[in-house]
Amino acid sequence: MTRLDQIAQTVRERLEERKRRVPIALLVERSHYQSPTLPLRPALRSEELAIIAEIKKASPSSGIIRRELNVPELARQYKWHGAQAISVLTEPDYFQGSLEHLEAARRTVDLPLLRKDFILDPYQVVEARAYGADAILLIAALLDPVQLHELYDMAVELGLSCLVEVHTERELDQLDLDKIEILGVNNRDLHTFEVDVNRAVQVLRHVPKRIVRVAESGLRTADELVHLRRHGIDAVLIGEAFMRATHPGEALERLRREVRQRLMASDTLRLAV
Ligand SMILES: O=P(O)(O)OC[C@@H](O)[C@@H](O)c1c[nH]c2ccccc12
Repeated sequence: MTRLDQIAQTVRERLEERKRRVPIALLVERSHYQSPTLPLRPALRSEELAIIAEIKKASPSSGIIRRELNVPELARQYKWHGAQAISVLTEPDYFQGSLEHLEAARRTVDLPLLRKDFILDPYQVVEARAYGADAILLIAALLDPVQLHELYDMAVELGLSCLVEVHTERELDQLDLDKIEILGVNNRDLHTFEVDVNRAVQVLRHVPKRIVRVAESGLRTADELVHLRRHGIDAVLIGEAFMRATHPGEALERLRREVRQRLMASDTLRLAV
């Protein structure tokens, strides 16, 4: 059994328990369920390389990443220092996330919020909406294409955006790209946890321009981000590099500034020749 299969199995077990405890009828009565959502796509198609900053306490590949997780404080910092969107881990067993983290971020900031979890069931889509998410992650490695498109349609109907995550060109070929607006490539193989930071460029090379392209995982340096931007990537998803910083907001701002300066310098150089 791969790491991903193992995670999926735990997620399924937890899900059955929650469905019994909190029926859908209760979820849809939560106030967030009625509030409007913020669209993710325009936030990620900004002038500069957009950053989706992640709130994540632990991960199966790294163990504990940040001991004290003050979610409102982190969300505030991310917004203040220029993140275009925030991703919140809600998976409890492997990432020590929770739906309460998502809700705490929702109460604090008006940036688009992505529920980062292993979504396999319509119940989780309703749950995401009920706890204040604006978007969900749909992982192609976890779902067959029919299932993925069903969850996608349902999410859209509830007013949620979807970030569809692939890891290989094969997974990409199985998707109906006419429908998809935001496509991410996880640089980390979820079966083995190996990271290749150039993967996103490779896999997203041929997707239509209309689709917003996101590179995910293992990103740390301005060098990497400048390279991604030059190869047509619209946004990056960064967790661990910020979560390990004493002040994640400042770490984000420093990275943004460096990327902007480097890109500007190379533009000036090009114009001068
Ligand atoms: O912390 P990193 O290496 O910067 O990665 C963030 C994000 O890409 C990663 O958390 C992630 C991407 N896809 C996922 C799917 C499930 C769980 C986690 C993820």
